[in-house]
Amino acid sequence: MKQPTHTDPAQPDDFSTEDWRRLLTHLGENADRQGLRETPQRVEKAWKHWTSGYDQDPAEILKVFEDGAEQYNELIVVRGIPVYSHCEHHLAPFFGTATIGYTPNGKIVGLSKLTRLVDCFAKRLQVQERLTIQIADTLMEHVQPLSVGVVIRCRHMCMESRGIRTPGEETVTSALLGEMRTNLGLRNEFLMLAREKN
Ligand SMILES: Nc1nc2c(ncn2[C@@H]2O[C@H](COP(=O)(O)OP(=O)(O)OP(=O)(O)O)[C@@H](O)[C@H]2O)c(=O)[nH]1
Ligand SMILES: [Zn+2]
Repeated sequence: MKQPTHTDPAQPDDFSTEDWRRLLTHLGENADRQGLRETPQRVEKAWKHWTSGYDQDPAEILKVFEDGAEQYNELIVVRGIPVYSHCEHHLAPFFGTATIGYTPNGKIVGLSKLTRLVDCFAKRLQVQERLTIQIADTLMEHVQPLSVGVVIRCRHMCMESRGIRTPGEETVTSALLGEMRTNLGLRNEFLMLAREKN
């Protein structure tokens, strides 16, 4: 199912590039100087990209294959998946990597779809905890594997460049579903593989 979007239909979106121009002026800049003249259009385009996940349907991304999965019920792990998101509190970037693992139950997904799934939820205004659980829940819902594990490690610019100012600090979140909750061996195998690379 498509996640709730950022647009409330009761309130038409009348935001325009003029509003980015006003922001530049508000920040004390001369919005007409050469270097800034095209900035409102650029920023508009950039934010469309950074929030493009609202228009993506995870169900469409997670096309499953039943061929090739019959014999395989071990862990499938993809590590080092890039995460580029923005925190919903400050609109500041947070970025890092994700590891996703699952044990199939007769269905597998194309490996690239795991990266697309991360991007679909990362390209929204987020908190890292929600991002982590959305990825795990969606994989569980659409692929119905025996277990799912997601570990995300990110640096948050709202903490590094302002506020508490803790450069290099890393936030780690995890979501473990299905057999990973009860099977200690499986959980440890996944967490060990997740630790090795990212
Ligand atoms: N749990 C969680 N918190 C986050 C995330 N990204 C940013 N934050 C935190 O969101 C909080 C917002 O706190 P507020 O007190 O409302 O805002 P603030 O005055 O700007 O807070 P400071 O960052 O402490 O200056 C801060 O503690 C941030 O560190 C995230 O992904 N998950
Ligand atoms: Zn923040």
